[in-house]
Amino acid sequence: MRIGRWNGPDGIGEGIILDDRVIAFPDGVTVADVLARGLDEALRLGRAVEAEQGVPRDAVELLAPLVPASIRDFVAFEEHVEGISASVDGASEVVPEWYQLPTFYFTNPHSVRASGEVVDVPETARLDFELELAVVIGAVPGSDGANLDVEAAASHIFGYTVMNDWSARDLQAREMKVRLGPAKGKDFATTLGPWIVTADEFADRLDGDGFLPLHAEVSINGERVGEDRISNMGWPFPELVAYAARNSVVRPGDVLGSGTVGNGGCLGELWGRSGELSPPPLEPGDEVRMVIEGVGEIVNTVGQRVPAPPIPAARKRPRNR
Ligand SMILES: NC(=O)N[C@@H](O)C(=O)O
Repeated sequence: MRIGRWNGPDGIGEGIILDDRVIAFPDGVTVADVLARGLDEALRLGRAVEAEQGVPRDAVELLAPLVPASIRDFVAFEEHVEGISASVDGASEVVPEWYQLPTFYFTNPHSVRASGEVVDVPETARLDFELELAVVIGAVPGSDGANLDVEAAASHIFGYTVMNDWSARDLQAREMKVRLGPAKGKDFATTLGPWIVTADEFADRLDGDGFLPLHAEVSINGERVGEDRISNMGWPFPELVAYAARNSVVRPGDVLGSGTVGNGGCLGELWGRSGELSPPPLEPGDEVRMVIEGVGEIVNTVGQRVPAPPIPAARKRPRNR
């Protein structure tokens, strides 16, 4: 089932998205509500309305499918790390620590963009996209989402959505030299969409090790620049969720990105491999299109570079105690 949000003739609607129409959940129930009730209840509510007339698809504009509670973004594709480390850090290497556990950073749930939006960006000379598959966490009756084992973590996966982790590589490289982040190189925009496909739809697509062999591709202005299989991750999603919950908690509405796929899942990987800015960084007006098999397609146009108010450099201060 495809679950999402839209802006239509009656304002914002939240419910199920069929090929020809959208149908709101009953009684004003929202996507956040069904995430908080769990997958079984969401499917029950969706099936209860799916014969209704709803609103024609072409009469609505899809919004991002949820307002995330949080966004964790992993770095689970080894091939991506090989390329991007050269581009961001100057040396191509996969450090031994990458293999030990899946690593992530937190990005900004307030900067989520929908497919179809024009995405304004910071002042950057190295704008990039990152093609990812993300999972959305739903409630599981009897679970508080804390310190989950892998099996329990799997049951918290409500569904999947396509993610573009927009990245300003020059800003990112500067801040990571300070041994923190990424933050401002990333937190201006993350596209999620076009909807959430519920996890039951992928149960028979999992391979013997729990990976999803879905084809993923990205093109710029109609030209394909990258393609990979989601099953090339180092860890399947339930292990990412278990790591996120380790000595902590995952909650309904949390989004966990896979990390950028390999084989051209971002420009930075290609720049790192070739030592050249080819294909060139994204520019205003460029169209970025991402498709993940069985999940959907997101398309955005790069907007303007937005100047930000200046902040002075650190002042050298006496270390008075
Ligand atoms: N999430 C993710 O894969 N991104 C980083 O590796 C990166 O900034 O390239």
